[in-house]
Amino acid sequence: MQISPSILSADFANLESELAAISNADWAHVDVMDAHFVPNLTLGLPIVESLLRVSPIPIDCHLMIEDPDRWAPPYAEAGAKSVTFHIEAAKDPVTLARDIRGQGARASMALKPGTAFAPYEELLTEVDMVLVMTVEPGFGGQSFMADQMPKVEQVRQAVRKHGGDIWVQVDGGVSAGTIEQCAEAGADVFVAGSAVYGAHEAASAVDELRELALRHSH
Ligand SMILES: O=C(CO)[C@@H](O)[C@H](O)COP(=O)(O)O
Ligand SMILES: [Co+2]
Repeated sequence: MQISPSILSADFANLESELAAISNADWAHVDVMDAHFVPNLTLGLPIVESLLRVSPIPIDCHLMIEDPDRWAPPYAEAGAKSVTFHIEAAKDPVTLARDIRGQGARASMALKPGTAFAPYEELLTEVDMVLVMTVEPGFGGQSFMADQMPKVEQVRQAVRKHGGDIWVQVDGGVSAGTIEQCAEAGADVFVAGSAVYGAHEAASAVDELRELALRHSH
């Protein structure tokens, strides 16, 4: 059970201290948006390189960008330990996942709420994590989509059948009120932005989320 706070809800003027505030988390989730794949723009490789220099924990890059085949491997090369691309945007996901792994990072594929998992199940041989989005990608602070839980169950079942160390991540609207159903459905990596950075104490929110997830894990 791993917690990955999204810095999208952090204070962008103070990212070093915002990362220090979640040093008890497993990962720092960095949302890269290009204003094309999603209708929002955040940050890119130069800022991720700076974050990598100061982050006390490994960085989990969630790339909501067009042409990840071209732009994703440099994030792994820079030192991000997990790099997630959207399957809807990837032209050649097998080569892309191999490029990411070749740089020493975990490769991960993300599915938007309207994207079914079944057509991509065969890619489990190539990836280390599947991210099931529980909001439409683009913004923090949106409402959790409980209707994605059957997809989480389906991915967990496929991962169990496949074997190996493949993680199932959920991202969007994850909070103390929604994390239990994610854990019960089979998720084991939980991204939370507003629930962590909107809390009185970010580190306590991380501990609370991990505790709730553990209590409802299989
Ligand atoms: O990828 C995204 C949004 O597209 C996320 O990582 C959000 O940043 C999560 O924020 P909350 O829904 O937890 O506030
Ligand atoms: Co994200």
